[in-house]
Amino acid sequence: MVAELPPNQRAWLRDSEPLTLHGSTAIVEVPNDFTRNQIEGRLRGSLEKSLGEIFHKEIRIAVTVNPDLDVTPDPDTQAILISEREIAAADAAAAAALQQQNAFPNQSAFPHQSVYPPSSPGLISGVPPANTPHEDAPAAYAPPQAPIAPPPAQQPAPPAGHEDVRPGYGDLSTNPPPQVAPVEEPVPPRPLVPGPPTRPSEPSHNVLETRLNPKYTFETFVIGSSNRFPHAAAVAVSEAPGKAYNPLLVYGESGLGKTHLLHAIGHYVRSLYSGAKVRYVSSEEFTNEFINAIRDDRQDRFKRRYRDVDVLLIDDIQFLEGKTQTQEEFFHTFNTLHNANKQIVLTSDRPPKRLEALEDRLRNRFEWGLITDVQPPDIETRIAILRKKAAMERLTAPPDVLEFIASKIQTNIRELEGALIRVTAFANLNRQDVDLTLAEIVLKDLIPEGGEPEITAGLIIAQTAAYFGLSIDELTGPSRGRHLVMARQIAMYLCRELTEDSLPKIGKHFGGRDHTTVMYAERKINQLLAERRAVFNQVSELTNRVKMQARQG
Ligand SMILES: Nc1ncnc2c1ncn2[C@@H]1O[C@H](COP(=O)(O)OP(=O)(O)OP(=O)(O)O)[C@@H](O)[C@H]1O
Repeated sequence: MVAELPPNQRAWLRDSEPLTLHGSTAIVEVPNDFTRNQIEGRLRGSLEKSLGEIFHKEIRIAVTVNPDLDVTPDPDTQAILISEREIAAADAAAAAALQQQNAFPNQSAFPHQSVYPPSSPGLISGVPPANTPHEDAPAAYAPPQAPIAPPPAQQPAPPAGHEDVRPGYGDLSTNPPPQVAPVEEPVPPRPLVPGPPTRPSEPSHNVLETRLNPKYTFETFVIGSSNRFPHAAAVAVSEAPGKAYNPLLVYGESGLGKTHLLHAIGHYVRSLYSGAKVRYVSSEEFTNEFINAIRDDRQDRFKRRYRDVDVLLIDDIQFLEGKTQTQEEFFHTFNTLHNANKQIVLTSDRPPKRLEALEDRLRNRFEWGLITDVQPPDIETRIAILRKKAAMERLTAPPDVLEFIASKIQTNIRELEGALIRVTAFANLNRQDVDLTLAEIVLKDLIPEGGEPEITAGLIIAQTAAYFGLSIDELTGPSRGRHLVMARQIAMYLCRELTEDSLPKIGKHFGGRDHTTVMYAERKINQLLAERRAVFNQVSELTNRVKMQARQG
């Protein structure tokens, strides 16, 4: 296959190395951004097709930059450097050839025998990236004690949980040397500067400005088999922003830790690189801000806000679906950042392929980097998460209670944490110890027999309004009477706990309130549950009513 490529494309492959195969993602290392862009933009389709034929399954390529691979061209090679125009002409010819499906015949640059062997005994399996925890049973991220050697020249580590396949491209070694020296990437305008050595777990300064939740760090994130790969990828992009995988896209169902990982990346980057500009936003907020910018004729400010960052963390990109103008704006934001080698990290509830109402060109870009998913945690991870949560919030619960809760709530970590809070709050109010009997009583209300009925925000709002003797307009309107505010906060809390709606979406149900108001309500009610019996009873009773109503349809 390689022999049939034009010289410049051969150079791109010659200088790259297949690194790992994780599930259906093949990770390829290249020496610089230029090569990465070329492989992603021009060779990806053909390489994925060839690999798919070899492995008899769909394979995606994720390209990561390892500057150590960069080779200085020797004088002989320099002598045959061809001009940009010739490169472009060769590329056009190659593209035409690829279209005819001739560029990658059966002979492959990734021969089955030597590359990505399914279980090669001599290869290191599941090598954790630098600074990531050991492969033990679920454990929280343990930050290195020594100052972190910051990463510009550091090789982005492969996500753990896969096979190391460094031996090279097999048949490439027998190929004649490439005709073209690799073209150097342009120097990025403002490189990230390694900062003072702080521990990655330290919440960064200006968290308000970056809008990062100080509780969502790698240190508080529990690693298990369901999230080991996305966690490792998140650490890798934090250590080498714009170099490791760009974009990184993490997808998965609600409440499985995607937002937590985004925030953790933000904190870690800021602890490694002084002055790094990190911005976290949900795609709903991005949309709202964009609409407001048009309304107020402040598009320039909007553009600056999102294009002048080093790391852009965008949550829940599925909400961009169907919003043509916002997609257009985001497309340009994405391009500007990607061209400047700025890191983009995205989360979604589905893989990009299934974001059908998204423009092809955007979906296509989302597929450029590394795509990885979070799965529901296994029982050991759920127990470890509960233990960590209990320790962090100083909640006392014996191991058998934690195991019981973990066995009952299997698919959503937010619900898992909510259950722990309710059990301990109930015990606290009754001045009782937390034990199994008590946990069973509390969880009986929380988990109905025979599966979960679908609960909507509308149902919660209607039930809450009726329960407190209010009208729906009062509950969702602007009035800030004390009684009203409490009822509203309980309704918001229940929306967060019982539905999969995002914070901005819940805010919308309550007269277009900001997502931070919903966050505040959630925190406040969580706290009051343990302090005020009346609130605990109201929340429990309302939960029952809502669930009963949902079951009756
Ligand atoms: N591996 C984990 N370790 C510790 N806590 C976790 C882990 N995964 C999730 N959580 C916690 O579970 C809660 C829900 O996680 P998060 O909000 O990140 O989920 P999400 O996947 O973004 O959900 P959604 O799609 O609904 O926004 C958070 O409090 C988070 O800290």
